[in-house]
Amino acid sequence: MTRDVRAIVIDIEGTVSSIAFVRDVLFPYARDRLPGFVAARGHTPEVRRQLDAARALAGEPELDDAALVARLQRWIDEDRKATPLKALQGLIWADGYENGDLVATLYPDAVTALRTWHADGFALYVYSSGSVLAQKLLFGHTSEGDLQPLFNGFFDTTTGPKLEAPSYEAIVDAIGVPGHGVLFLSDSIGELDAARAAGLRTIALDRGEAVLRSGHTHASTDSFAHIDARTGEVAAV
Ligand SMILES: CSCCC(=O)C(=O)COP(=O)(O)O
Ligand SMILES: [Mg+2]
Repeated sequence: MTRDVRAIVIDIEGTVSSIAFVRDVLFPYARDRLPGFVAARGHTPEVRRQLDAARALAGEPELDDAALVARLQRWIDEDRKATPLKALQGLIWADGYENGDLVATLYPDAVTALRTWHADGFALYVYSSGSVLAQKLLFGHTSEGDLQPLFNGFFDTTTGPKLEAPSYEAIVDAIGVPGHGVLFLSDSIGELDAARAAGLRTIALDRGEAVLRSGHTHASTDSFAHIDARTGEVAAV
């Protein structure tokens, strides 16, 4: 039985894109436009469904739209990974990518490695707290062009929270590759712990933007260039 890696699952924020791009560009873009977006599109079934889901999550089904918008903006400030908020952010970012306000910037080493790994036959997947729509938009509108064709699939928190092992078990099931054949890359030690508990291989990306939780036992690197995709290990540099 081969023990080689066959599929690679990547996180976005802090892994292929900077934390600053998400925190300082994407989040404020959605936060600023949320009131106008809800006023203009809050009556549509898709947006109404997400607003109602946010009310349910808040435990306040009677919140009016203005109070709900304020609550959602607070959740953005708190970096809450709430699924309805993430769905609404994705819908707002769609306008921004389409009208040219937004262009995703990715770490160059990540773009190079993803292209190489795809050409080498690895199956590539994304697992992010951002909605699947937001993920497709981001990879579809990068400064390096449309990178969506590199990926075999996208997973978000509708599969499960990123800090819980069953989410990774569900992803492995969906991919159809045993856990030891799947490599997960993330800047979050909590996510890597959950993935490892589900049997995946793990590498921590330490981009220097944030301090990774100390005392972890995951292999770690500051660049995709140092990752041996076949073995799932960090190459000696
Ligand atoms: C799809 S880009 C926006 C990512 C996002 O909304 C977020 O909260 C970052 O989460 P990640 O799981 O990619 O660290
Ligand atoms: Mg991350």
